[in-house]
Amino acid sequence: MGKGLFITGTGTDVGKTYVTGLLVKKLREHGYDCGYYKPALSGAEVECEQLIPGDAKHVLETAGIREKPENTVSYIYKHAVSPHLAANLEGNPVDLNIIKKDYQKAKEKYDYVVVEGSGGILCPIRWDDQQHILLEDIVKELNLSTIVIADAGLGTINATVLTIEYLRARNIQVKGIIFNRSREGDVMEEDNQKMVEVLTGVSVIGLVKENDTELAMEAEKVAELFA
Ligand SMILES: Nc1ncnc2c1ncn2[C@@H]1O[C@H](COP(=O)(O)OP(=O)(O)OP(=O)(O)O)[C@@H](O)[C@H]1O
Ligand SMILES: C[C@H](N)[C@H](N)CCCCCC(=O)O
Ligand SMILES: [Mg+2]
Repeated sequence: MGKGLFITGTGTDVGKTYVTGLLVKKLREHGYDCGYYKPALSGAEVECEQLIPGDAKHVLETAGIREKPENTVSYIYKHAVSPHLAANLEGNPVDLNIIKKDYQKAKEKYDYVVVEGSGGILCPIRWDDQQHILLEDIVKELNLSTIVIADAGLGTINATVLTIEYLRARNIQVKGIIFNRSREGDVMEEDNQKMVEVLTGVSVIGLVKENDTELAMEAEKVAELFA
């Protein structure tokens, strides 16, 4: 039975998918049987009238996993809005039992499964007259620890510390932070890392630069993050 790790971020477009692709690639290149799963994706691309989950396509291609992207995402929505609104606009609202079943299948298929969230940690997944589901409900239902993806630049102290405070308030474990779009030798970014670590007690375990194609972390250290 596989182990899981949840990838959240300080917001949408922060680089969760980009960094996830490098994480999965690193593990697979070092002999770890790692797969990918995303509970709910909004903003899917339309190709030949079919909804293609771009996040999954990117990770599977980056990591060299021969699997159909649509088979690694439980709910795929077209509108590039919060998943709860996309479901209200398009139908097919999230059922947590489906997500649990699909994640279980992924864990039976792979030894390690990286699970990517939607947006930042506070993301409505379903919000209608029947049910209210937030992304944190999925993280807890799947009993996952998290990694926080954050931009390395200006503004990240506030965004990262608040994200981690929110996760802690919900008893969700944070295993580490990865700074994305990092620039070597940048005095402010070095101070950002120090301030974030001092204010949260969580380590910045990796730095990803613009257009990096490899993750500068040891595969063993990445594998240890999974529970
Ligand atoms: N280090 C990087 N180098 C080059 N491009 C990057 C990097 N990080 C992110 N990008 C690009 O920035 C855009 C947003 O990144 P990404 O899709 O990974 O964000 P996300 O957090 O997964 O967003 P979402 O909330 O939609 O899932 C993408 O086009 C991605 O390829
Ligand atoms: C469409 C986007 N790329 C993501 N898939 C979903 C982002 C949800 C953001 C919710 C919010 O914080 O406003
Ligand atoms: Mg993404």
